[in-house]
Amino acid sequence: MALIEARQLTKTFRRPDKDPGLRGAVKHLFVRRFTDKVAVDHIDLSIEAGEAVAYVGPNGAGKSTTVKLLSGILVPTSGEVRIDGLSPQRDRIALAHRIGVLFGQRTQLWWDLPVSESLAVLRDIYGIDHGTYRKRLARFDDVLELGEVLPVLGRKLSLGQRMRADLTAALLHAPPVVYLDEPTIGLDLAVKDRVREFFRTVRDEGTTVMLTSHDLGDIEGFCRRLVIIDEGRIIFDGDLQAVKDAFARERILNLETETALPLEAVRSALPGATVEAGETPLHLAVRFDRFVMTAGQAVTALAPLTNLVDFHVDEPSIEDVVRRVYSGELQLDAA
Ligand SMILES: Nc1ncnc2c1ncn2[C@@H]1O[C@H](COP(=O)(O)OP(=O)(O)OP(=O)(O)O)[C@@H](O)[C@H]1O
Repeated sequence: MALIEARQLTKTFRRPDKDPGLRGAVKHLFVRRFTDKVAVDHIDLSIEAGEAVAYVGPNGAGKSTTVKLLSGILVPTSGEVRIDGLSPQRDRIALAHRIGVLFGQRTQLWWDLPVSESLAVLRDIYGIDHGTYRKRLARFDDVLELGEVLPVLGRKLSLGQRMRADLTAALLHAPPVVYLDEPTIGLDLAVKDRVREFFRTVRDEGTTVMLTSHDLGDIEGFCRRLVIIDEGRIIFDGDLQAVKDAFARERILNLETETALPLEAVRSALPGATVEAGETPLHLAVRFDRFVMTAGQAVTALAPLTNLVDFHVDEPSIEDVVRRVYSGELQLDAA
């Protein structure tokens, strides 16, 4: 049996159907109507020990609900979950020691305690001895520069500090299974890099990681396997590199030029690329296949035409790839 096993996992939420305003609320007191929302719809998922899996999909697809079901925070409407053979609902206490969860949108730290005290409470809850605790904190400090964060009250933390502290809280007990739900949301690039490096260390130590993110950068170089969920159903489960090679080959070169360039001139300099006008005559965007040309080659080809004031290269987000999968523009056949 795989370390994480979900069979026909389903979660339906019942939502009150209220008309807007006070009148609607009063009417709802007498005539109660509800609609059912199937957030997770008969999902089968097996994750082996040591795997790092990216779990992606558009807003409202059912990612967080899946993570909550797999960690025992929510009870499934039907279907089954087994983590290391145990049920997250029935064997909650035993599994609490084996699972770490980070929700980027929510903190598990105590609002009115300094981070150091929140972590000390978790140390006692998990029964971590003082020597091990000190060693682990030193390690978190190495990668996440935790020292400056420890004396700060939960409610006074900046987002970057909060995320570093929450990561520590989620991993303090060295769980073999870790769920990371939007772990870098809102972080600046420097902190993101540090946090991503930390994920790689955790993965390399053999931890099983399921990572949910809209940011392709979190997934890139970290997860080999990609699972795409849409409207509660898994529509793809396969190799991330294969998806990237097939679909994320497009790059967008955004240029600002000193003088306005006729789009036709740019098209002739870059055959095979798609050239689009930008927000002003001095801005334009060139879409190209990164396997056909590099951004450097594109810039070099345009250099004789005008002076470039500025440029940057964008890559499609995983959300973009996923959106194009839904529109039928991209076909994935490995579900
Ligand atoms: N407690 C709840 N009560 C009612 N509906 C809910 C609840 N939690 C989630 N939902 C609904 O279930 C669906 C899936 O939500 P979920 O949060 O799992 O999506 P998600 O893929 O994590 O989205 P996002 O990327 O926006 O975080 C959504 O339609 C959401 O509105």
